[in-house]
Amino acid sequence: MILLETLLYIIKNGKVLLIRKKRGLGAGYFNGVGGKVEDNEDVNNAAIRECIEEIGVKPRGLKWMGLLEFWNYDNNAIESIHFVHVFTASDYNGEPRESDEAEPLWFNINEIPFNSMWEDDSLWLPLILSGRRIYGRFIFNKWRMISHEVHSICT
Ligand SMILES: CNc1ncnc2c1ncn2[C@@H]1O[C@H](COP(=O)(O)OP(=O)(O)OP(=O)(O)O)[C@@H](O)[C@H]1O
Repeated sequence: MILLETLLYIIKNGKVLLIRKKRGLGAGYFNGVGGKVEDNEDVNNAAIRECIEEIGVKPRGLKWMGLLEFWNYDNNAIESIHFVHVFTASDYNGEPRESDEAEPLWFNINEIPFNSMWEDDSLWLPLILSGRRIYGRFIFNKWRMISHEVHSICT
């Protein structure tokens, strides 16, 4: 299964808006807002749509910050490969609200709750929050990370 997905981080007044995911892949973890790109949808619009669906705000000032690949093995078989386009946004319209998918919470940029996030996040999210564009590839077995590579992209 190959999946195209988005992640979006709204950064404003020195804080970043995360969600506590309430269901599906990564339930219980903090993450950016995001999800699967739909057929015939571009990744930019998918990032905006997921943000509206999950926390009820329309992000503004979107910036493409990079691409992540998550390869998840089940021993020798590939279970899924996720291609994830990552964006930041500098502003938004509306007020963040909880939905059945997500609870929004603001964190100081230097107080991100990495202990309650996917294992890979601490390897690349600080780069993005400091304005760097990245490419990363992370290999998992049954969703435990077994190897990784992260590169800054010069633009
Ligand atoms: C393995 N390490 C990881 N580190 C950081 N983020 C990760 C991740 N693995 C998946 N993600 C993100 O988690 C969201 C899941 O979204 P997910 O609930 O599956 O999608 P969507 O909202 O479309 O779901 P429904 O099918 O509608 O329930 C999606 O943004 C995806 O990029």
